[in-house]
Amino acid sequence: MCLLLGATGVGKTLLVKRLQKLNSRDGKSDLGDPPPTQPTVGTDLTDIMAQRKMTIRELGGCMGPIWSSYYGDCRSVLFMIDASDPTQLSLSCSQLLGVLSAEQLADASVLILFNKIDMPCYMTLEEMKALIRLPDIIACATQCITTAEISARDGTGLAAVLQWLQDTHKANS
Ligand SMILES: Nc1nc2c(ncn2[C@@H]2O[C@H](COP(=O)(O)OP(=O)(O)OP(=O)(O)O)[C@@H](O)[C@H]2O)c(=O)[nH]1
Ligand SMILES: [Mg+2]
Repeated sequence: MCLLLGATGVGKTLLVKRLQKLNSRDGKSDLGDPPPTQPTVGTDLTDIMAQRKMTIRELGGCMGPIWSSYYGDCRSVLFMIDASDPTQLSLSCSQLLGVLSAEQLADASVLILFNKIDMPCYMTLEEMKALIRLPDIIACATQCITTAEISARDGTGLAAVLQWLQDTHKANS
């Protein structure tokens, strides 16, 4: 089981829909227009069939206070941050630290996704590293952490996310 976490509106639901589309498009390169999404109140389970079945559990941002009750059967975490919204960054950073310090997730593989890089004036990975001291966070964490800049809207970086999911799933099974 892979958990998909991140504050409200960072783009988790759109990411899952795009990954499903990317995985099933039979060689077609165009992902098409982004589908509409609704805020996730509760949790959504999505199966992605790539070589073998992978299940992604999105926990809505509004569920933040009880995310930890879902950590039990989790081997990997996608943690999403909205790179276009500086006002949400401190919340995202404290949520990320909470996730990384959770005992049940100590051995999980973690992919931190900086989403919405199609937006003008998004914060680059370099800026993000300085703003939230990402190298220190990674150095102090027990988990194997990878980072990626993506746009769930236009599809940038999503093939690498799918590859990470497949590799992590293979390593954990
Ligand atoms: N420009 C842009 N908009 C995006 C991107 N990803 C998501 N959005 C938009 O952001 C809004 C929120 O997206 P959701 O996927 O519903 O966000 P969420 O993280 O699932 O939110 P909760 O379920 O409330 O926790 C929607 O209008 C999406 O179309 C992106 O990469 N670029
Ligand atoms: Mg959602």
